[in-house]
Parts: sequence; structure tokens; C-alpha cells
Amino acid sequence: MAAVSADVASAFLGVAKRFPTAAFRCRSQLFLQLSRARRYTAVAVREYGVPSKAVAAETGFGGPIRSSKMSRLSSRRFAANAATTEESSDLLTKIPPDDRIPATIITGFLGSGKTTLLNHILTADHGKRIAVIENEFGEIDIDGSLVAAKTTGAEDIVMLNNGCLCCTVRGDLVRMISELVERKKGKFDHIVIETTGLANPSPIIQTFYAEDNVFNDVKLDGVVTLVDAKHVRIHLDEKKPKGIVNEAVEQIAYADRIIVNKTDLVSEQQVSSVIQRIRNINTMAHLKRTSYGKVDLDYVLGIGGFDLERIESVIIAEGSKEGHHEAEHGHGHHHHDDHHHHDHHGLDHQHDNHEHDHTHDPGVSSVSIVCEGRLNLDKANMWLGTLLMERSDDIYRMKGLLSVEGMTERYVFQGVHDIFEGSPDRLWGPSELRINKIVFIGKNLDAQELEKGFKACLM
Ligand SMILES: Nc1nc2c(ncn2[C@@H]2O[C@H](COP(=O)(O)OP(=O)(O)OP(=O)(O)O)[C@@H](O)[C@H]2O)c(=O)[nH]1
Repeated sequence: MAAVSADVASAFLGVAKRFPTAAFRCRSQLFLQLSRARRYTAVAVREYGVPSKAVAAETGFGGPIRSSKMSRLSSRRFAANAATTEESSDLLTKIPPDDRIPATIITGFLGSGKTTLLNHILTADHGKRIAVIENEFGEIDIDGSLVAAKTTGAEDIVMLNNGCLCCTVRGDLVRMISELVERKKGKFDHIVIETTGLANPSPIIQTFYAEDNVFNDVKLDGVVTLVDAKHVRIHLDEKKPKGIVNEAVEQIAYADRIIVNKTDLVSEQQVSSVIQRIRNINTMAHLKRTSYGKVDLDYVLGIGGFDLERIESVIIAEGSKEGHHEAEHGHGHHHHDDHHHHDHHGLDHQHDNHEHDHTHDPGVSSVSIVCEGRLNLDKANMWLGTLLMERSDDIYRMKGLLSVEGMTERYVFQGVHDIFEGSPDRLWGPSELRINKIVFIGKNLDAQELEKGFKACLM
């Protein structure tokens, strides 16, 4: 087990060390399967986009097996890297530009205001040409006609009927995106996908990484979750049979942006209580309160929720809550100690103004670790690799910025379950404190255990 873990883990930060300018990504599930047969480097070559010659020399493997599209993407990404390295001043990012079409997922429980937001997006004056993918249950596409009737700005509206995007029609989504790209590339700037109110966003998010047809042309921009300020508590409190997810909780957990909608229907106190409840699940997302989905368009489009170069803004805001008030800045306010905090409802009972909210959401919470120091690369590889191998089902999202001994650059990463994406970014400044920051959102997270594991990797 230990040996396998070490092999597994060495693909994460290890590749970054050997190829310090290469951004890389992997689908660790595929990777893990093959790594058990001790062939992980071949997968690493295929998935990470590191230059084949260098890897072949390094690993002794004959060379990568890549699809032509992946190869194009990889070489483009690496070329961009190399150019940046030559020209860059110390503080320039080394993460290559990404010119794929951005896609935003709009999710939220039944009736929370998704279509209302979509109409707002489509009728607003933003100059973007937007392709919409609507996912409706049933044959009568009520929302489709609603959107279409009001729309002037949408380039294309396509419907995914008779099934929920998160399960039966995922293949359809892939085909639809591929078709859109093939037929209409250059004719639209952004894709917006509205899910059904009962969708779990996870499989939809994973589609953007798991399917080469999608990954090569389209990048996930962000997950926007609508919350019905009046009714969300009932849905969050709903007890589900063992093994069945509570969609309302999941939709909040995966969000990059949360819109607390329908605030016209509740008191200020109720809104604060809902916000507190949301924060106990997801501390990473920006949050705004509104009615009828009225938010600035740049709050929902162009989010960069999965972009490595934007990780810092998320985790710094997350790790230094003092002075952040959600109403003004889109961030919640949390109790936490110097090194980590755990916002699992029921474990952290320090909040004093929401006694009636002390229902236990089914173990979904955020944990953040903020800690100065330098990580031992091998230990960090082992820890992160083992964690993902053993807990990837429970780790919904994670973002991190690491200080690794021997690396002059900061190392940034983000992940969704078994998908891991990481890259060195800018150099550490000469007098900059080397502070590591990681945020996890997931199920049954043990803050103490995570922090202990992390600290054991420090030099
Ligand atoms: N009072 C009030 N009503 C709202 C607000 N936002 C949306 N609504 C209304 O709530 C109802 C549901 O809104 P939709 O936008 O259709 O919600 P949805 O999430 O798309 O609904 P489903 O597709 O059924 O999941 C509609 O009648 C909206 O007009 C709001 O902020 N305040």
C-alpha cells in the first residue's frame, strides 16, 4: 500500500518538480487504476501535457500515446509556458493562457430562480453571445419557451429533455456541446447550462474533465447556485435515505458563486440565518443576496472558478475572513483559529445567533488549513496522493497554494473528486512569508486529521 501510494503521489507534485514550467492535470481515477500496475508515468505523459521527449528520457518510456487533440492542446499549453518563462519577470504567472470557450453551470433547487436568472443574463446588455443548454424533465419544456420568448441575446438554445443532466443524459450533454462547438464555433462566446432543480452538479462538472471532446474546446468557468431564501431550509433539513444525496446541500457545496434569491419574501434575520447555514457548508464560494436573480453579469460569467491562476483570490479571501461581509464583498464571516477551521454543522458550535439552525447537514462542510512553512516534497506527494486515493469520493472540491522546499515558485492546485489540476505559478517574493493555504469542501471531513496530516509534511 505504501509503495503504491508513493508512486501515485509522485505524479502530483513530482511532475511539477521535474518540469517546473508545465501546468498539468490528471484524472486521478484513471491514473490510479493504471498506477496499480505501476504504469503511472505513461498516464502522466498522456494526461499532463508534459513534453514527450523529456518524459521519455526521464521515465524510460518510449513516448506518449495521445489523441491528436490532446496533443495539440498539450503542446499549445507547453509552448505558451516556455514563451512566458523566457520573457517573464519574476512575478509573472507561468500558467498558460486558456482560450477554450467558457461554460457556466446554473444550478439550484426547484423553483429557486434559475430560469429567472437565465432570463436576466440573456436580456442584459453585456455584448456576449451566449449558447444556452436547458435541461428539463418531461416533454413539455416550459422553461425553454419562457427563456426563448424573452430572449434576444442567446445565440442558440438547445434542450435536453426527458432526464436529469446529472445521470441519464450526460452523454447527450457531451454530444450537444461537441455539436455546438463544431457547428457554431466562433459564433458564441459563452455556454450557459441550466440544470434541473434536482441535479447533483458533480457529474456535470466531471464531464468537463472526463470527456476529451468537451475538455479540448470548452472549459468550465464556474458553478452558480441559486438558493431560495424562503424555502432552502426545508430542503437542507430533508432527511435522505442512507447513500442518497441531499441535492440542496450538494448544489451549495460545489458552488463558486451563491445567489441567495427571493430575499423579498423573508426578513433580514432569516436571510442572515440562511447565509450562516450556507457558510457552514461552503466557505469558498462568493455569496450575494438578491431578488429575481438581479446580480451583475460579471458575478456569474467569467468567474474562473476552476482556473489555477485565480486560486489565490479565493483562498486568501477564505483564509482571512476578518473584515469581509458577504453583503458588500460576497464573502461570509467565520470563526476560525490561526491554522484551520472546520465549519461542519454540529462540530463547530461557536456561532451564537442561529440556534434554530443547528440541524446536521449530512456531514458536508469546509475545512481550511493556513500554515507557514516549507513542505517536504516526498511527504506532501504521499499525503495528497493517499488522501485522493482513499477519500476522493468525499472530497468534493479543493483548492490550494503550497510552499514546497526546493521550489522557487508557489504551487497552486484545484481538484474535484478524483480530478486534480496543478501547476507552479509565480515565484515567491524574496521577503514573502511562505504560507501554505488549502481549502477542502467535502463530506465527513475531519479537520484535525487533515491538519495533522498536512503538518507532518512540513520540513
Ligand atoms: N418573490 C420572488 N419570486 C421570485 C424570485 N425569483 C424568482 N421568483 C419566482 O419564482 C418562481 C420560480 O422561478 P424560476 O426562475 O422558474 O425558478 P427555477 O429555479 O428555474 O425553477 P425550476 O425550473 O422549477 O427548478 C417564478 O414564478 C419566479 O417568477 C424572487 O426573488 N422573489
